[in-house]
Amino acid sequence: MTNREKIKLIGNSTKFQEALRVTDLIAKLDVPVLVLGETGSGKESIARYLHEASKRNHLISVNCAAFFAETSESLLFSYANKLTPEQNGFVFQAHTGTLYLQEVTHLNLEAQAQLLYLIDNAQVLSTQQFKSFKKQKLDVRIVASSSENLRDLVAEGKFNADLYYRLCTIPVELPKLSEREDDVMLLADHFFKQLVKQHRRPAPEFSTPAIHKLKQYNWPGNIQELSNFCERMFLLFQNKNIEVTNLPAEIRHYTELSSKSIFTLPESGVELEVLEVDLMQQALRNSGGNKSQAARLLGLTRDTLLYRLKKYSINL
Ligand SMILES: Nc1ncnc2c1ncn2[C@@H]1O[C@H](COP(=O)(O)OP(=O)(O)OP(=O)(O)O)[C@@H](O)[C@H]1O
Repeated sequence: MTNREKIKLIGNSTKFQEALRVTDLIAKLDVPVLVLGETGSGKESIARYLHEASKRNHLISVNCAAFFAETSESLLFSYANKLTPEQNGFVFQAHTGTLYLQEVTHLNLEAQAQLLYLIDNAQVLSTQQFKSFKKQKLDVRIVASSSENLRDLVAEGKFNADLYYRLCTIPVELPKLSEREDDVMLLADHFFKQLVKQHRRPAPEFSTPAIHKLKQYNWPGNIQELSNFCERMFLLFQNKNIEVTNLPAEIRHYTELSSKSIFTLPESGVELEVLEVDLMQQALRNSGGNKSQAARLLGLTRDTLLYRLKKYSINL
């Protein structure tokens, strides 16, 4: 894949900005990169961003799940070769290509070992500008991605430990969209703007309760799911208001409490009354004894707090 269109990465949330900061730091270095994140969280977009920031000419994106055991080694090298064009046996550009390996854990162990070899050779090349020998002609920067926990796979013997350490010198860890609540509407707005451009029609608008639902939803498919959702809403509700009733059932019926607990119940359980007393005492302490303020901290009215303090004989 050769891609010349500039990529725009949207997001202000702290975790995403941190991932972007790391990406910017390593973009111009010629080190291999490992991008970690759930499905649809933007791993390939980061690979494209890294590629654009480099001096390399071509980007090839390969899904490792499509590699078959017997062909994976040769395929890996044929992709690397494609990125390193030669003229009369000479590599004519010192920095030529980026090879993006999507879901690198899907490579079998032999191909993983070959990838390690390829990375080491690419490193040698990047420090020596003109290479005339065929066996040294690979000049490729590897960007690999994974949505799995590589450390666990290494422990289980399913992923080459040397390759793991080689790849994850500086990993880029992308947050889930559910950890980027404030970015949901920024991204939705971005997708609507793209759709307006593409279809030359006005975008719909979300009502405030609908926005609340979108922010609450856990987006298991991350940004890809949000992008698909925006396209669906755009096509169905052009120039209209989108209310909660118009949202797909999985978003409409999602309740935050079902998946994200405010408080994790210890295995040994709790005594609810002891917990309640403790929380009331903390609220009173934090508000310097001010009962109205303490009640606000607990989401209660002052009268309800006074009633409960009396019930538990807590000295006022
Ligand atoms: N920060 C971002 N700003 C705007 N669009 C984004 C951003 N991140 C990802 N996208 C868009 O979201 C979609 C999914 O992103 P991408 O393909 O990069 O995710 P991925 O993690 O590589 O997915 P997969 O796990 O399926 O390989 C794409 O359409 C991409 O353009």
